[in-house]
Amino acid sequence: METDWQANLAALRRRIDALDEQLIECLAQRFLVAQEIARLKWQYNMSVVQADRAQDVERRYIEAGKAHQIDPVFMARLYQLIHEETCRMQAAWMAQASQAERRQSGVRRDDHRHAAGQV
Ligand SMILES: O=C(O)C(=O)C[C@]1(C(=O)O)C=C[C@@H](O)C=C1
Repeated sequence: METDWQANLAALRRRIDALDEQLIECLAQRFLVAQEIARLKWQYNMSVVQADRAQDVERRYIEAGKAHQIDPVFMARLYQLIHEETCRMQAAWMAQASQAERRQSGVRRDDHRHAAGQV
């Protein structure tokens, strides 16, 4: 039979699981926004890593964490991990966009050659 403390523990674990789900949902949304940023970076030839901006965001994580008594070292590590994955994804998306562009311009070149009767 489940005792009171066991029922309590199970209820708390359900809350943790629900909060983790929200955390993951937030992360997924953040990565989607990062994908939109990647498109702009690609269009306007910006580098993936924007050191000043990353420093500002890290500071914001640390300050926001402090307001909730969360260890600043943990907050810095958390942001570094998220930032690293964001940059990895942005670089992959941008490489893909460049590859697609190269393929397309290749097709366009072929079309010109066809039109000129060179192929
Ligand atoms: O602000 C941007 O340019 C982003 O792409 C977001 C982000 C981040 O994940 O916080 C990612 C890469 C940059 O180095 C800085 C910040």
